[in-house]
Amino acid sequence: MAIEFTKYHGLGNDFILIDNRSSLTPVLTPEKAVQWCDRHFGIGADGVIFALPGQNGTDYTMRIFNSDGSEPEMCGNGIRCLAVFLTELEGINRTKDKYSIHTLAGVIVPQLTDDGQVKVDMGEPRLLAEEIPTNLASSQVQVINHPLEVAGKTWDVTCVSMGNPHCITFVEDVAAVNLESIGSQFENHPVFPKKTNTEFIEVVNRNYLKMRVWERGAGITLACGTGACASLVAGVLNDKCDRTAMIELPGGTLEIEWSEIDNRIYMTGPAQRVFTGKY
Ligand SMILES: N[C@@H](CCC[C@H](N)C(=O)O)C(=O)O
Repeated sequence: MAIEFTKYHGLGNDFILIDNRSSLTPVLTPEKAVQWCDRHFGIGADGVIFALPGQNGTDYTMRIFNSDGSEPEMCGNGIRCLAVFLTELEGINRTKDKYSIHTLAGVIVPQLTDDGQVKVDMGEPRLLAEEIPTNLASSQVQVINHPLEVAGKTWDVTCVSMGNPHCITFVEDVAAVNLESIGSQFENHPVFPKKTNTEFIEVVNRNYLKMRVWERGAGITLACGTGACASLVAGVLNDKCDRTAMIELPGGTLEIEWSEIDNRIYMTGPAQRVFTGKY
């Protein structure tokens, strides 16, 4: 049976969106999602996102499968794409739309802005080792600028959860990092029982960071929204940046704020429909 889909991207982090509002069970298995995401034998994407009915009083539920079929708790670029997708499905006033979306990382609230971007309340960052999770420190301790051996080298890492795990390293020159060879060694390091996303950050100034990312379950991508949020938090914890900064990724730039008022992270960026089809 052919299934309708819409392809979106957020700064080149691309997703296949499926209208799954009639059931809480995704219409694709993880194995099928792997095949759909294949860039040579399928549609091609970093993941598949399902728009499901709400739960516990929320408007909708988001589930996502990475391109390797694993299921992450959250996806920042993906939830902006989902917000625009829902607006198009429901046919309602773009700039007034504010959705509560149930995810495995908690309730996330995206809102479309007047200039066509999406601003997302990403919730509070989680910093304790047991919340990442990582066994780099004891469970109730934060992992900030902590040595980690990877590929024969010691890296000073900071760990932040945005619902999903992130391991952040500050470097002099982000372009010089050999992501292809070290990315998967960070992802699969035994100190991360649920694996990890890995971000390398170059500080241009206190309000501008450059980032490259290796994503758990997807490898190198052009952008990662949760990764940008986690990196801003790591920058503040290491006194390398202010609480609001632009984060430049290979696919474009996100604005990230860690509010002093409510301790929540706000991410603003674009989401772009590419094409629709049946597969
Ligand atoms: N690209 C996403 C993150 C997707 C999930 C990630 N690969 C994981 O397994 O945690 C984003 O924009 O946040």
